[in-house]
Amino acid sequence: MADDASRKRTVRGRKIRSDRSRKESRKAKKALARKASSAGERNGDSPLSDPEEVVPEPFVETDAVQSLRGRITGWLEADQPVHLIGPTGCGKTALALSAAAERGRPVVWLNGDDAVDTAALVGDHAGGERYKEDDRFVGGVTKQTEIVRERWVDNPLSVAVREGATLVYNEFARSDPAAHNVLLSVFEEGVLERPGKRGGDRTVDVHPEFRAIVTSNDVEYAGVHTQQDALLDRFVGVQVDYYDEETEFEIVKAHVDLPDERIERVVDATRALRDELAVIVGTRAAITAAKGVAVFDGQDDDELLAAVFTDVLAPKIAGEGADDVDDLRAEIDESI
Ligand SMILES: Nc1ncnc2c1ncn2[C@@H]1O[C@H](COP(=O)(O)OP(=O)(O)OP(=O)(O)O)[C@@H](O)[C@H]1O
Repeated sequence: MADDASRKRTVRGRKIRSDRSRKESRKAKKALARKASSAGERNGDSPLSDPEEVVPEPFVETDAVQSLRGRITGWLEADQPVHLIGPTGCGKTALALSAAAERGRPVVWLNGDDAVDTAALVGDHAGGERYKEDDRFVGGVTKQTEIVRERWVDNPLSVAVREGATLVYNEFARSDPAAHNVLLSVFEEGVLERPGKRGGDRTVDVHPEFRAIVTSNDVEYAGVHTQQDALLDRFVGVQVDYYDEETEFEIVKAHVDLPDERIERVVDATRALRDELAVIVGTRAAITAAKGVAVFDGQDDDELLAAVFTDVLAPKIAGEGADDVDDLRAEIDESI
């Protein structure tokens, strides 16, 4: 009788142990799944940024800047993905980040280039991860099973879609259009497919706060990779051009410590060269030229300006030979 009771207790005891052991193993599996889906975060390279962190510094807000940003945030509020199109160095990236920050949602940043494929956008298998499971069904006997589980890592688009972030996809036209097929169902059906992912969670439902801003250089938009019409149709296009003179002045002044009259000269020269030269002279060129003017002093102003702008713009004709740089210098001399 006593033997029976003790056997029962022992059996119950074993049962409890085996439940706990199963629970622990389930817990371990869950923890592993969590770890795998946030592998990026675990490595400290989460694609999510706080909105305050992405505000460009410095960021000038004239009427022109506010009006453009208002167009972007307005379209985002209407749940439309926005495509910013404009020439190199006109301020698209700064605007996109400022508009994204304004929404107050986390921001995911992506840079387009030839290497961006679907896996780079969505996610990929990142090798196997091993863990050991202990089975202690029989007292005193421990059985260890090694389980190898494939680790899946979500890439920026999956993270942005899942977390309801604002995706800022810079130079999106530089990526292979085939990589963007997954965006169609994101915008159309609110679902992201994760090709290559096995199991029931192959798709991710798009969070209602997910929004996207993509930027393209207008030349590349037309020329590098022609993106699918079906995708471009889903965006509203906001054309960004060089700012008015006052805004450009304020931008250069915010970046470079120079007296106002010297900044004015740099901005005047920038705008004259923009009209006269075949190469693109963006606001970035104006800022770089102003930095040069601040450093190389002691020459006659026009000569200094011409020399500085030649250096700033020469990379745009690099590879075309010294004669071309001389021609560029002559054209700059003439325009300033
Ligand atoms: N509102 C602004 N306030 C302060 N700086 C600005 C502002 N807009 C643009 N800039 C500056 O002008 C330069 C060009 O801007 P930005 O990089 O955003 O241009 P872009 O059009 O994205 O260029 P690209 O086509 O080469 O990527 C940068 O140095 C940026 O900091």
